[in-house]
Amino acid sequence: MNRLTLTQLRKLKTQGEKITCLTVYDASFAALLDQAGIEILLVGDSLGMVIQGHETTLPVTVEHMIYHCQQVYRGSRNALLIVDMPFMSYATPDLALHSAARLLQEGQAQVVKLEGGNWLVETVRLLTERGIPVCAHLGLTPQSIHRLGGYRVQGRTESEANNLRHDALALQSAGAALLVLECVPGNLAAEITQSLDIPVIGIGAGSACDAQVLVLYDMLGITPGKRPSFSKDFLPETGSIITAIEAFIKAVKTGLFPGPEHTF
Ligand SMILES: Nc1nc(=O)c2c([nH]1)NC[C@@H]1CN(c3ccc(C(=O)N[C@@H](CCC(=O)O)C(=O)O)cc3)CN21
Ligand SMILES: CC(C)C(=O)C(=O)O
Ligand SMILES: [Mg+2]
Repeated sequence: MNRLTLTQLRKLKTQGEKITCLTVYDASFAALLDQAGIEILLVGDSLGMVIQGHETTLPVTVEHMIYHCQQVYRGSRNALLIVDMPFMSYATPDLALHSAARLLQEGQAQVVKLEGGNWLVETVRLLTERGIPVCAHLGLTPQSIHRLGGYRVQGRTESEANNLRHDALALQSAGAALLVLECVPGNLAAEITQSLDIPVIGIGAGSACDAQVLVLYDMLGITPGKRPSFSKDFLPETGSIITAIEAFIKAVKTGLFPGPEHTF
């Protein structure tokens, strides 16, 4: 196994080197991203929307995630492989352990990602103790879309911001190895990133995060309908898929992406 490790990622955070991550769902794109030098591949449950054509991520199952994770695993060699745990597959700690074990054993993922705050602390501790690294996910958590009422920025009020600060520290203490912050104000994301030892991956969370992730189809401009305002289509200024991916890597590494126009 020649893949990037969590230890190497933490070192990049310490050194202040920006980390790149893209979502990916199949072997051909995985090979392209891997060869371009993307550090983290995320098999996101956004596949429910961009691959399957649903309006939300809720219909996605563990079987779907395993199927796509296997493809991405086979297409790549160097990147760290993270897989999303789909809606309801981690509703209790026991269920989470069972689902996560399948995603590592059958899907060959290295890390599982779960959406949620304080309620997930016990689950994160259980998985971590059993040898399954966890990436936490706070802010806009799309699996809670019907409770949230829309895909909108989170953490704008002081009480929401405080909850996010506390949840981030609690999840790190429980053993989370990484944290995704989605759609939160840039200054809050900067503060949380500084307060944690683990690498923070931002999407719509400003440029101060240790890493940046985008949905692959958004950065290639092939998402049907409206693309989120924090994302950027890199294809028009580059002209080919591979140069668009290289431009994304360069823009993240040099701190040029995300710019103020991509930040709340
Ligand atoms: N194609 C795609 N890109 C994504 O980034 C993405 C998915 N799908 N599916 C899963 C979630 C859902 N996400 C989304 C989807 C839409 C917005 C969006 O349209 N937000 C508006 C309003 C923000 C506000 O002002 O509160 C925006 O303009 O960005 C944000 C996140 C992020 N993830
Ligand atoms: C947008 C990223 C963070 C994600 O969770 C997904 O693609 O499902
Ligand atoms: Mg997801």
